[in-house]
Amino acid sequence: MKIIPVKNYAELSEIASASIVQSVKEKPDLLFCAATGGSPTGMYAHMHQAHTVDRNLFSAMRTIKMDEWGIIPSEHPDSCESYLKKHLLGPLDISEDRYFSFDTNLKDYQAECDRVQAYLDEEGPMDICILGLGKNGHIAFNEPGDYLQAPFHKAILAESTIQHDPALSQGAEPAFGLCVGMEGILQSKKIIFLITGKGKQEAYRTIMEKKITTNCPATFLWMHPNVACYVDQEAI
Ligand SMILES: O=C1O[C@H](COP(=O)(O)O)[C@@H](O)[C@H](O)[C@H]1O
Repeated sequence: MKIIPVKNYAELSEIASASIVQSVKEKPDLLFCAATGGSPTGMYAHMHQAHTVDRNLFSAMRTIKMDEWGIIPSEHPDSCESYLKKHLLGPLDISEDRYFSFDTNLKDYQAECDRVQAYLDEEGPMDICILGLGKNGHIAFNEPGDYLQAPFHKAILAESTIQHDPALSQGAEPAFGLCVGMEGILQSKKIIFLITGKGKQEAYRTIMEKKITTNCPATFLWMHPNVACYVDQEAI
């Protein structure tokens, strides 16, 4: 993992977007695993800007949804689905046939995870995987614990993850989500890891100890040969 310190969120968003634009120029139909949350929003806005300049840039890119809350319907404004429609799929004109997602409304969560995993087995590995950092060191919904899971799976969410978004406390108990597993993440050809904002300092310090532990799933990224980790000054 290469740590790339940047001044602030604006710089992080711009540099990360530029790296994706470069990759998509080299491989227009790349498979892009999209995270949600505050960390990638600015980066997606820069990608949108690039799309307004060159309408062909993202016309073949394929997108896979990284994770979804299982406790609110996908139509909910706070769902990952709604986020991606608003910040990525709509702005970049990603057509439905180039977007692959699990539908948490279907309730057969294992079948949905198996379906997305089968897609990844067939079409993968992912060319680019975007990751944010949870305050407790999680990546996607791979939460700290005794062990981590390899495939797409249903994940029980940590309290700090639920508190990240007040809408989630209105849902079912225990709160859970569906997400890509560690295998899908670590098999990605390139990972763009965004660490931004004050709430990430403790997890960032743990990562920088360079000890690989399931208590901080993000530490596994040290084992990947191509991770660009952009970290802004507030997170350090
Ligand atoms: O709970 C989550 O948090 C992380 C970080 O969120 P952010 O809003 O600080 O970017 C996110 O990357 C992850 O997918 C989600 O599970």
